[in-house]
Order: sequence, then C-alpha cells, then structure tokens
Amino acid sequence: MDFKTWRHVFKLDPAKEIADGHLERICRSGTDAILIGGSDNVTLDNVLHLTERVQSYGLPMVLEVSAIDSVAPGFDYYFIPTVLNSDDPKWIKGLHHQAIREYGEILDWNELIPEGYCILNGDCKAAKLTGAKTQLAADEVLAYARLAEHFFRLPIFYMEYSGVYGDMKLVRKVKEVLAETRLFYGGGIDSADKAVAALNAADTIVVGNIIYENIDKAIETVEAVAETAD
Ligand SMILES: CC(C)=CCC/C(C)=C/CC/C(C)=C/CC/C(C)=C/CC/C(C)=C/CC/C(C)=C/CC/C(C)=C/COP(=O)(O)OP(=O)(O)O
Ligand SMILES: O=P(O)(O)OC[C@@H](O)CO
Ligand SMILES: [Mg+2]
Repeated sequence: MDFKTWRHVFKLDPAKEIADGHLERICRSGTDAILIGGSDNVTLDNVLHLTERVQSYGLPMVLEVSAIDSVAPGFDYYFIPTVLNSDDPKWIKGLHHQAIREYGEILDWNELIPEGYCILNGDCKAAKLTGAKTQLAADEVLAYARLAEHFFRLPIFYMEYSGVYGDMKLVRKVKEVLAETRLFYGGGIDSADKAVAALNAADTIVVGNIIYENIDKAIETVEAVAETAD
C-alpha cells in the first residue's frame, strides 16, 4: 500500500453522521483509500466510532490529524498537515512540536506523512482556524509548492479549497513545478466532470462534503476516475 499511487480518496468527517448503507457504498465504491478527518468537533470518541465502522471493509485508512487528543491507533498512515500559508507558527510547527515532545519516543515515523497545506478558500473552516492567507497570486502558490518540495521535502502538497471548486488552471501550473512531491487537490468536487478535470490537473483528488449532500454524486466521482486512464 502506497499513498503515492492513490488517485481518488474519500474524506470522511468524524463529526458528521453517515448511515450504514451510505458508508457501505463509499467503502465498496473502488476508491483508493478512506481519509478520516475534519477541522472541528473531531473527538477521540467519534474517530474511534467511525474507524470501527470503516475497518471491516479492508481499505487503506488514514487519519488526518487535526487535534492531538483525537489520535486513535490502527491506521495505515497518519497524515499531518502543516499550513504553509498561515503566519501563525502554531499551525506550521507548534502543535507538531508539542505532539512530538509528548509522543516522540513511541512514534512509528514510517506511518507519519507530513502534508504541506496551501488553503485557498478563505471562507472554509480550516482557513479561519489557522488564519491562512488565502488571497494569493499564482506565483505565490507556486512558491509554496516549491518550498514544500525543495526546501521542506514534503511528500504531499495539498491545495485545499474545502467547500468550493478551485482554479484548475492554477492546479495544473502547480503540478508542472512538482516532481517528487505528490499533489493532492480537494474542494467542491461534486460531479463526475469535476472529478475528471481535477484529476487531470492533480495527482490525487479528495472528495468530502458531497458524501453528506448527495451520495449518488459522490459515488459518480469514483466511477469517473476509474474510467480515466492512469
Ligand atoms: C495512539 C497513537 C498511534 C499515537 C500516535 C500519535 C501521533 C500520530 C502523533 C502525531 C504527531 C504529530 C506531529 C501531530 C501533529 C498534531 C497537530 C494537531 C497538528 C496540527 C494540524 C493542523 C495544522 C490542523 C489545522 C486544520 C487543518 C488543516 C485540518 C485538515 C483537515 C481539513 C481541512 C478538513 C476539512 O475540514 P471540514 O471540517 O470538512 O471543513 P469544511 O466545513 O470546510 O467542510
Ligand atoms: O469537502 P470538499 O469540498 O469535497 O473538500 C475535500 C477536502 O479537501 C476537505 O478537506
Ligand atoms: Mg468538510
């Protein structure tokens, strides 16, 4: 199992309800992995509950850590965001330092995958929480991507438009400047067409909110990706 081969990922929010039937459709859809994460109201209880329900499907499972007190064992990977376009050190390396100070002795470093986030929708919760500077010119975004790959050597650069569909021209430009670092795109994918366009621009697409709004449309995003040649 290697996250570098994933093309489509569903992001499930532990703070949101999902019916068993819908969860089954998500987990049997053919998606490459299930990423569990959200930016608020994520607790150990709701993470454990969702994990238990997803585990039986045998898919690769990732916890995207947004709060240290909600980290549960048993995941294949722990994705750790660092928000490159926040000016608040807490969200870049502060919480990370605290967590490593506490758990550094027992961490399995091979399971921890740092993600360089560039948050581009100023209205999303993660932008507000982290004070991300989202009004960026294209060259500023490209510089964050290069910073992620060549300076911090991050395995993932994540263009986060959570809640809205992003600028695919910009996503394509970012892809062109990255060689080793995998480009994740997330935000507003709610149809087959948007999924295909985003996958043509990025390496991996992340589909979240539509799971809770229209399950048929969510499933269509995986089917569309499956029909697209690698
Ligand atoms: C038991 C066990 C295995 C122990 C191991 C412990 C472990 C794995 C420790 C990790 C070490 C470490 C370095 C941890 C870092 C801790 C930490 C809290 C880092 C901060 C992460 C961060 C910058 C969070 C900010 C918010 C953010 C970017 C979240 C990402 C997810 C996201 C944007 C989700 C979308 O949110 P949603 O709720 O859907 O929002 P919408 O309303 O917009 O839809
Ligand atoms: O919820 P949506 O808008 O699909 O975005 C997916 C993901 O990037 C959120 O962190
Ligand atoms: Mg969401």
